[in-house]
Amino acid sequence: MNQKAIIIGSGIAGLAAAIRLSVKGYKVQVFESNSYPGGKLSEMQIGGYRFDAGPSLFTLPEQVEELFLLAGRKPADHFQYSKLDVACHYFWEDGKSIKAYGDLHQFAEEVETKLGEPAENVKKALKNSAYIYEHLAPLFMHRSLHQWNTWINPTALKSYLKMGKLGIFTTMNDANERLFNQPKMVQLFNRYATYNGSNPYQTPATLNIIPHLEFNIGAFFPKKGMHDITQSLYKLAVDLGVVFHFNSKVEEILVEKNIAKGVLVNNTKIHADLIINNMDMVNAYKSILKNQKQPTKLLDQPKSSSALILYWGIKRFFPELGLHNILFSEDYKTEFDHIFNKGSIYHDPTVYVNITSVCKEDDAPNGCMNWFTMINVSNNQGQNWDKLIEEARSSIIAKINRVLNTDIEPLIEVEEILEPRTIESKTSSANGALYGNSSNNRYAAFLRHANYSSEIKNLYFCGGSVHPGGGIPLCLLSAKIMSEMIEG
Ligand SMILES: Cc1cc2nc3c(=O)[nH]c(=O)nc-3n(C[C@H](O)[C@H](O)[C@H](O)COP(=O)(O)OP(=O)(O)OC[C@H]3O[C@@H](n4cnc5c(N)ncnc54)[C@H](O)[C@@H]3O)c2cc1C
Repeated sequence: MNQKAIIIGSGIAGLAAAIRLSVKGYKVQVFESNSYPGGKLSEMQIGGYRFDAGPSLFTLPEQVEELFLLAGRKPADHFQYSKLDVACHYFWEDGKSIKAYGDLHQFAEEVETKLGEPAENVKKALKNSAYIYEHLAPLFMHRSLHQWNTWINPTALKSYLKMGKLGIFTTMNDANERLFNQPKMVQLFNRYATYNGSNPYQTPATLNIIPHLEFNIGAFFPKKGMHDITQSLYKLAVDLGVVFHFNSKVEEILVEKNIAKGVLVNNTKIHADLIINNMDMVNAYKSILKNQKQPTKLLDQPKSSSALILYWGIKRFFPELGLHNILFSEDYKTEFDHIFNKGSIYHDPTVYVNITSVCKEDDAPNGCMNWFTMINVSNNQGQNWDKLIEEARSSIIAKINRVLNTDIEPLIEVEEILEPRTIESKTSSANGALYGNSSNNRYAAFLRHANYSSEIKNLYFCGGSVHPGGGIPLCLLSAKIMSEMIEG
């Protein structure tokens, strides 16, 4: 085949799209404005510490493996990972803490012993989560919502009949309050709304699909760190003959008579038969598609939350901490009110600490730890971030000191900060949102951009800002859905 494809952006979905189209026989070129691949899924080195810069939680690893299989490679020869025995360590200010064991029975027992929540309730909640997954994943995760054959088939019909049971008409918080007796368990399960940047007090209970991924299927860690997802897929793409152009920002998608013809990069026109956009959809319409018809309704949808991350080299070892740790706020509802309604930062935030050196010792010097310390914050609405970040840093430190009974500030050896403005400038995400549009509204899935343009022929979309949504597994699926629409 002599057909050419151009991919704009080498985020995780851009890499997956490059591999899929290359396997189909296209000659693929990727244009990336950064000097490195991976977009949000990148890494950084600060002194003796290595950090995964963005995503830290890895679920559905088979989505990565599928790309190696597709290319005729044995996945384990190129990308290794292992299942976590403990998905997360949870801490509260009253001294209570639990481990979310990967083994469901062990987790349910831990919850009953430490929090007084009947083990049966945990099992029921995860059964409910599996039920939602079984009925919704085939429709909402694996197929385009914008093609008729998605909606007219027996699987879809079965799901319509179950809509009430799938939680579409109630909020995640209300559903969790019905499932659990203990407020701490409601809080723990409400946290899953943040996995796609949503608010558990607004988002429909269908998002209770997420715990199924972490508990029933499992949470994983790549042997060489999260960044190895990017690195191994990048290497595979290069091996397949994909040509990458770094420091090459696409300035315009060239369109003639409603057909995408190529891109403009460094004042040079480059032609191709297919154009795949992996850049954030909202910013793409505002910049490289600014002369084309704008899907205003989709562009105006509220965005998901963003994050403030403090990358800290900590010169002490904390044996009570694992790979993923959550130090919960005392007032979760007020915290979310600040994130989604006030655009400010609550003085008692939920602090997430990801420490890859627990699994990968060489990520920190001996006796030290690499803390990726993150809180969820509003997306960028032009707030006074310098002031908010200064206050939030103090609140985060105070929270850690209270919960872990320590004095963390003198232990911080190196520090870098990532926040909504820099997330936007580094990866071009609209408002620095982590997951594109939020899922706070029950119709959100239908208000994401399709994986193709209905106005411009030969223009396709993949990535966290389009269907089926943000997060590594969904981004990989977006590339799959997109490539299945393309002949070859
Ligand atoms: C702090 C943080 C924590 C997260 N945690 C998790 C997690 O634990 N688990 C999880 O699954 N997900 C997580 N996510 C979300 C996940 O990282 C994203 O959903 C996913 O990586 C987005 O991939 P993407 O393919 O949409 O591309 P992006 O990563 O958004 O990359 C887009 C690429 O396009 C390039 N680009 C943009 N404009 C142009 C242009 N004009 N020309 C050329 N190139 C251009 C950018 O430079 C960038 O490289 C997190 C995200 C962040 C930021």
